[in-house]
Amino acid sequence: MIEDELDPGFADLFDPQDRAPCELYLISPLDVGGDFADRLAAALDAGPVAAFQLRLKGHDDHAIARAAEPLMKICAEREVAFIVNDSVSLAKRLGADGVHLGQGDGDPREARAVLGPNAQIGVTCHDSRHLAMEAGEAGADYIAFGAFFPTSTKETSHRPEPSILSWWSRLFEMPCVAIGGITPANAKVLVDAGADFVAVCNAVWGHEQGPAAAITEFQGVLGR
Ligand SMILES: Cc1ncc(COP(=O)(O)OP(=O)(O)O)c(N)n1
Ligand SMILES: Cc1nc(C(=O)O)sc1CCOP(=O)(O)O
Ligand SMILES: [Mg+2]
Repeated sequence: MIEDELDPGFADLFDPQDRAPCELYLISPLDVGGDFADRLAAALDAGPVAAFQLRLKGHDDHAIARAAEPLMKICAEREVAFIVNDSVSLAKRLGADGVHLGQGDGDPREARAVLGPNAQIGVTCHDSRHLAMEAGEAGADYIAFGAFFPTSTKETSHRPEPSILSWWSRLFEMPCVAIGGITPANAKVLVDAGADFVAVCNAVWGHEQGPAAAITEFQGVLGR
């Protein structure tokens, strides 16, 4: 398999330690009702966050669009990229900054044709170097590997090693995102391996002292 043929030793073009500091990429909970808008604002005001992904499941586009409106405003006011999960057409309708595509969510080339050159298009690549290179060739702006740790947010069936981040970041400039069960206590190994972003849901929204406290804790471990 091509993944095995391209193992360490093939090339060592970039040092992961020379990359820009790792940044936070927040994933929404499945329920963004109630006081979620205030919680999002508190999280974004607690420290730098690069992106927020609206990840709602089982709702029609109209309902998601209604939920998105105040959250997009909060992100725009703070210059945080607003990424829509799964749906290119919804990202287009909302004027979002980008879309995140799983392996079954559509082709990045088609997403680019619809969303234009400035859209941020991310692609899930599980634990696969092959999928990551395919996504790069298809014009993705970032690729995501995961799930690095057990997570209760989603059923997962892939468990990459942190070394996949080192492999990617030595060979390619395109950013890589690490996702899955990431907390302030376990993130450092992914940062040191070369993750450009850590994508986090439960460790932020489920933090017992609230999302702002979680953001502050993450800031302490994101430096290289
Ligand atoms: C940043 C990021 N990485 C991976 C995923 C997972 O996407 P997908 O495989 O399409 O699964 P769902 O999130 O749609 O359940 C993601 N959303 N974001
Ligand atoms: C949405 C998602 N995708 C994953 C993948 O492996 O592709 S893991 C995951 C859940 C991320 O949430 P938490 O930070 O709570 O584990
Ligand atoms: Mg998806």
